[in-house]
This record gives sequence, C-alpha cells and structure tokens, in this order.
Amino acid sequence: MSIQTDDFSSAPPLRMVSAAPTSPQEEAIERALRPKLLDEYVGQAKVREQLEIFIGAAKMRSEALDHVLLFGPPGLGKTTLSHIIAHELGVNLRQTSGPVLEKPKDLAALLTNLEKNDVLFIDEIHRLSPVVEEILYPALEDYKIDIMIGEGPAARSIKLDLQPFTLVGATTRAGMLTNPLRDRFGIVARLEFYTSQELLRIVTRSAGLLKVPMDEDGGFEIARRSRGTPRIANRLLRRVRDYADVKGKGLIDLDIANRALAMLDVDPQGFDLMDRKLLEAVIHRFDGGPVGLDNIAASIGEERETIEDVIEPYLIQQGFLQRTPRGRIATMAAYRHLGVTAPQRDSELPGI
Ligand SMILES: Nc1ncnc2c1ncn2[C@@H]1O[C@H](COP(=O)(O)OP(=O)(O)OP(=O)(O)O)[C@@H](O)[C@H]1O
Ligand SMILES: [Mg+2]
Repeated sequence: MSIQTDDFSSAPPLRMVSAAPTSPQEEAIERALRPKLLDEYVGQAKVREQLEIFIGAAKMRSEALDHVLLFGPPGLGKTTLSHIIAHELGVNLRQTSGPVLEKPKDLAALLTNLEKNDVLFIDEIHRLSPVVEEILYPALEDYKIDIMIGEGPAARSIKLDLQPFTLVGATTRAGMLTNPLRDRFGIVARLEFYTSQELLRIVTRSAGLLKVPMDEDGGFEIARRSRGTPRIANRLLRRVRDYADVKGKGLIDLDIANRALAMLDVDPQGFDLMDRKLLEAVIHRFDGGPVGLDNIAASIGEERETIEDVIEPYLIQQGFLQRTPRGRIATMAAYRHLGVTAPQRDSELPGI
C-alpha cells in the first residue's frame, strides 16, 4: 500500500508526555528532584534489592562493583540510578555517552583518569562506535587498555593498566548492543514502568520539594496519567501547578488536576496526541493491523526509533497494541478507548 504522508508533514506537537527531557531548564529541575540514595529510589523493587546486595558486598571487600547494564524506556530512572550507585559506593562518577565518544583516545582519556573503584557512566551505550567499543573490552575484563601512539611507521601500541572501576551502561535498546559487549556486564537490570501508586509517591515527594500544595486525589490523578514514567509525572506536576496557580487557589486537588490534564490533552488513560494518533492510524488506515513499523512511521510522521523506544512500549505494556511477527495490531482495548466499533472479525482480533 502506498502511503500519503503530505497531510502529516507538519512538525509534531510538543509532547506533553514525551519521555525525553524537553529543555535545559527541565534537566536542571530533574537534577534537583533526583533521589540520591537507594532508599529514596521508588519502585523497581527487584533491581533495588539486587543492587543493595551487590553494592554492600563490593564495599565490604573494597572491590569495584561488577559492571552494570541498565535498560528500559526513557525517563524511568537510568541516569538517576547510575548516580545512586556511585553515591552508595562512595566513589566518583564520570559521565559520558556513546555518541560523544568519537575516537578511542576520548575513551582512553576518561579511563586513565578513573580512580580506584570509580563509576564510569556511559549513556546511550548502544551508540558506541565499533573502534571505541574495541578499547572497552580489555578495559572491562582486565582493567587494561591498548592504545596506539604516533602515526605511520613510528606508530606503536602501548598497554596501560587502569584502576579497577565499574562501568554503568544505560540504553533504551538492549537489543542493539553487540553480544561481546552485553556479555561483559555482570549485572543486567531491566527497568519497568511504574505503577500509579509508585508514581504517587514520586509526585508527592516532588511536590514536597517544590513546595506545591497537593492533596492525595490530585496527586493520584497526575500519577495515573503519567504513562508509568517518573519524568512525565514530575513534568505534569509542574504544569498542573501552573494551572492551579492561575485558575485555582494554588492547591492541586482532583478537580484542578482533571481540568489541567484535559487542557494538556492527556486523556484519562494517560495517552497524549501522539499515542492516539498512532492507535488511530493503525485502526483507520491499516484496518487494525497487522502493520509494519515503517508504514506507521510514515503515516503519523514520526521517526521509527521514536515509535519503538518512546511511544509504543507503554501502549504495548497497557495492552492497546500488540507486536507480532507480521506487524503491529490494535487490540480491542484500543478500539474501545477510541470509541470505535471493532470490525466483525473478532476471532482474528487479539486481546480482551
Ligand atoms: N525510581 C525513582 N524514584 C524517584 N524519582 C525518579 C525515579 N526514577 C526516575 N525519577 C525521576 O525521573 C526523572 C527522570 O529520570 P532519569 O533522568 O534517571 O531517567 P532516564 O531513564 O535516565 O531517562 P533517559 O533514557 O531519557 O536518559 C529524574 O529527574 C528523577 O527525579
Ligand atoms: Mg538518562
């Protein structure tokens, strides 16, 4: 089927519930709201319990913690957790990211500056270039690197010993890591979407830090419409606070939260315009699917990667979309949510 994309070519609206940070100010606020201790880190019980034990053991033996891979959709707390790990270990954290490390010497400079048992955090580790990744293998395994000095015939390779250190790698895509890299992580933690109760604890804590008056019903409404994502919960809290200040008396209660979230186009399920656009496209343009990712991307004018990393995981987790070998399928829940009557081929339709 050929797809007309013209009518969707306008820039996508700024996503209220986009999971990525939208501005430098937002990043600064995020830093301020970031929990610093494992005990303050809400949810992810399994990951927390494991880390508590492994961090405790490493400290007891004065060893470097084993390398840690954190993966999961954006905004679930990977960067936060990497800072907590360094803090709990009582060591320095050096931070960089896959795309920033262009040359082997960029990584070598970082590695040789690490002190004993320090944490090196590499965000977007699936985007490391192959030549940089090569340097990393012996560093991870034996705390050694091999680097080339000089050029041409005079070039020679030298081996350098490193201090023992912990690599914490973060990625939204564990599937895009090469096998040799993945195999070098002793601790692999998958972050899950948060429950509404967990998000309520997070927004309540944030409201306290930001000195925003909020009652429990108001907080819960924000929590349950935050796509299971702390970053979105904190963002919605700030926008609902603006609404409460201007349209109300400053207190975030259920009524204010409902009105503010409706104004922000976040629906009762926590879906925003892009979520609805995706579900509508699958249902109306592709008869409910199965439809391939590229066709969806062309139809709604979004990058394939954004759909895969940001939009789709929550829709799938909530049971509105299914990923099958033949493509994406809208479930009965999606039809119901959009108020569309499902076609008479129920036997083929998955879901409830
Ligand atoms: N478990 C948690 N408890 C409390 N707050 C959290 C938790 N996880 C995340 N947050 C809050 O959510 C915000 C976003 O988290 P963070 O930046 O760690 O996400 P991320 O997974 O690194 O996202 P990205 O993939 O975009 O880098 C932080 O400012 C932090 O305040
Ligand atoms: Mg991050």
